[in-house]
Amino acid sequence: MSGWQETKATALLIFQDGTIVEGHGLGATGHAVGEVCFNTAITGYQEILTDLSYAGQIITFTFPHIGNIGANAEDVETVKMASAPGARGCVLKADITNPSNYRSAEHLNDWLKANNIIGISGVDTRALTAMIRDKGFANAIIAHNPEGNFDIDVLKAEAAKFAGLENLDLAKTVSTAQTYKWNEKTWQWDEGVSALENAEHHIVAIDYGAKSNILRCLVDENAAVTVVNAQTPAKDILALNPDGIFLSNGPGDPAATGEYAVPIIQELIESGLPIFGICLGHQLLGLALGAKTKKMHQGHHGANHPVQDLTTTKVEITSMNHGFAVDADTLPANVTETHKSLFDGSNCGLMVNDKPIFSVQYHPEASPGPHDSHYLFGRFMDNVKSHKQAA
Ligand SMILES: NC(=O)CC[C@H](N)C(=O)O
Repeated sequence: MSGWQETKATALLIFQDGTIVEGHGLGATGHAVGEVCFNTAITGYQEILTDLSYAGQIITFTFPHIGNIGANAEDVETVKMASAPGARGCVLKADITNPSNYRSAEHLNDWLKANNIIGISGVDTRALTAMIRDKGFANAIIAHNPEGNFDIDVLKAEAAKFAGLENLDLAKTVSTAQTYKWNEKTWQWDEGVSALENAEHHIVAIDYGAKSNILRCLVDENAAVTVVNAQTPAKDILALNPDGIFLSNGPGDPAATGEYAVPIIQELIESGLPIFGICLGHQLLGLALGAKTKKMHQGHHGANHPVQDLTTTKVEITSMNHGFAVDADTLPANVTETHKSLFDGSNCGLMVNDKPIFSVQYHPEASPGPHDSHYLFGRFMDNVKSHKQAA
């Protein structure tokens, strides 16, 4: 195909190798480039689509029926102060049906449109997933035009310009511009979300693209949270008088983000304060301790990933979303690998032997996913309490 084409398709996914996938357009119109990854979770599509860690990515859902519970305002993982959106597009098997759920406030198609996310349905997502599994991450452009008019050459040229996520620092593009306070607890049945009034502890969270439910889980542990921009100097963070530091999840290549994040984290390590990191925060902590990170073949994106806690041999089923990983072979002598993926043996956790500092590659806050790993927030708060007592 070349030049302007009139197709029956109202959306296209064009890969950098020239492969064109046709389908039905959803959500926003226009086009967007990104790395295509697949997510195997069967629930929680709205949380996944609003996780800022997906900035720069187009998500293929392996579960065929996406949208059947609609969309609501509570299941949004993008914090209100975030400065840019998350996923650039989504790829679905079945067309979206009418929502059937008591929490639904709107049709997913309208929600996608309002949130400027382009979608394509009617795609053989099984074949697409097998392709990514075999060949690794692939970059593509997703395009939606209700009239079915696409300039294939222009779209291919746009797709070719995207160099992929490696070496790309996206955390600074999504991080909050202003410092803000967070006191909202996790969602409860029949109550929704409520605020914590008198917090016992104070956590400063460095925002690389934080998910709301992480902040809520910290508040559930009786902590008030102050969220700061990713480039806030360590001395300004320490001036806020935190009892502990949290390093958030986020998009892009940790090595690229590390340019500013690593020196800040190194200074915070020296302060002796308890530190807890999740996902990108884990990778950045690894870099700050002297380890290296690497790009994975297809990454881990789903809600059913088994992880072993090497300190107890217990297995947790975890929620995951990452395309980079800490190379366990590069961990320095004073750092212990604490968790491992049972799918591919990749590193999933670390701790500093002589300091109250640890982190995990997966998502204990779930949203979506199992709650097996929620105990990690308690472990962090135990470190905070012991550190305060010792002071
Ligand atoms: N969820 C995250 O924090 C993702 C971390 C990083 N951007 C990766 O893809 O590996």
